[in-house]
Amino acid sequence: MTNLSAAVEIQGLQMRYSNGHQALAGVDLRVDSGQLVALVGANGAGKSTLLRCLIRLQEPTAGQARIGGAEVTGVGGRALRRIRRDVGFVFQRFNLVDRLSAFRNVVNGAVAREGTRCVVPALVPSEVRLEAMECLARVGLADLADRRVDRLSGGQQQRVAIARSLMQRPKLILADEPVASLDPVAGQGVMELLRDVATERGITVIAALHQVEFALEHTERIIGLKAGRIVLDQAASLTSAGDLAEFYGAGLEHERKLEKAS
Ligand SMILES: Nc1ncnc2c1ncn2[C@@H]1O[C@H](COP(=O)(O)OP(=O)(O)OP(=O)(O)O)[C@@H](O)[C@H]1O
Repeated sequence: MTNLSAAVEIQGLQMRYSNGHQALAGVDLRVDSGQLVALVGANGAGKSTLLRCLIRLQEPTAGQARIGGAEVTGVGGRALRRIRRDVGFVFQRFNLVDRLSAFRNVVNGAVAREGTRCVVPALVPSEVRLEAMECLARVGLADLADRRVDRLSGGQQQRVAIARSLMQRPKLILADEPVASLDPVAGQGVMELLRDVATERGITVIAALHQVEFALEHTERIIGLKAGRIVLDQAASLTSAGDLAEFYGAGLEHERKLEKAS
């Protein structure tokens, strides 16, 4: 874990939930700066757990992680907050504040950097307002800046979430099934946007995706997880949809087990 050019370095990461379930069984991974990576795997493979453990939204039970060369595991709250400032998180269900406008949600992305004055409209500095409008324009929503986000479509809400994470000026975006709630056309648009903004700004992206075709089309590296282990790691250009089908076969088995157990 010595090379500082890596955006993400993970060694021996394990996660055992309190019910005894081992969701990550020792993950080693290195992602270079600016890389676009898809995490694929059936339901329950450990994709969300890996993303969450990487920034300690969940506390891993063993192993080490670094982001941009900085130790994530084992550090105190202040160091962790500093690291998280550079990490945008895009979720399946957008995680926006429903009753606020698109603009105010995007401004919220600057809170870690600019402080809580960004939460009070009258106190938001003019350069922050300008940057928020630029971020909204970049995702194609400048004309809907004043609309409450719960009155936007799912695709538009995910664009707001991307604009909010751009407002953080992130070095890394972790996206947990960013298009799972969207129809195929909106999903395609959001994946294109995520890929394009990341490429323009040199942002590293790790996205958990169920849509194999999006993973192959919009990312450059495919990481396959099965039962908490990496079982495939190769260039998207060398991967076919057939290579990934086996992951989803296992998913069906997992669903059947859950059905039996319930
Ligand atoms: N809080 C929890 N307590 C106990 N077990 C959990 C918890 N969260 C997740 N798990 C289990 O850990 C395993 C990995 O879950 P995780 O959500 O990381 O998988 P995933 O690959 O993201 O799945 P999906 O595609 O369904 O989102 C699953 O078996 C899941 O049931």
